[in-house]
Amino acid sequence: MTDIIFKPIGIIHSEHTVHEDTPIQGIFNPSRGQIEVFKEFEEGLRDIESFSHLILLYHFDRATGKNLTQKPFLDGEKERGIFAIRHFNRPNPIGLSIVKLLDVHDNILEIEQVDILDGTPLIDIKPYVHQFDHREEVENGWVDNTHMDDIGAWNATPKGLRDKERTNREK
Ligand SMILES: C[S@@+](CC[C@H](N)C(=O)[O-])C[C@H]1O[C@@H](n2cnc3c(N)ncnc32)[C@H](O)[C@@H]1O
Repeated sequence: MTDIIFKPIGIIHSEHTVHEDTPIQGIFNPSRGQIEVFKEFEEGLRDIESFSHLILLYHFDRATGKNLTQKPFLDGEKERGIFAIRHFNRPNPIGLSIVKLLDVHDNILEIEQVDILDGTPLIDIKPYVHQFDHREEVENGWVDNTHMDDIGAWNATPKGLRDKERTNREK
């Protein structure tokens, strides 16, 4: 197999500079950011403003390893297969986030629900389309056993989850 080489189409700007304080998923987290699409790709943004959500594919450029198993943030007990979790330390360090699109001006997209580190290279943008991307009946594997609401996972950061675990242990 030949190697695959991608050229970034832009950069994702966010308020997150360290893993510890970055949300583990963006959904329900109000964290805002900006996508700077390089000028040479600006024409490709035509019509994007009519979508409320975007799918971003990006390079986990600050991954710290390429593992085949890893402990997920939400279930620190057990190592799980990397293709059954969303951890950034993967053989191909590609991230996927669904973000809310707030505004578009020229080559800049204002976004919300960002779980991405500042300066992350953007590989692609696709519109989120309910008719294509929503499924009614799904099974969520190990995630269903994590009691996401109890641990506040919707808004969690790795540091927040760790602090919560420590507090629970001390009780
Ligand atoms: C659990 S991953 C989920 C990311 C994405 N929603 C997904 O499912 O692929 C979220 C974590 O990725 C990490 N992350 C974000 N941007 C990154 C980057 N450029 N390089 C490495 N890790 C990054 C942050 O630590 C963040 O808490």
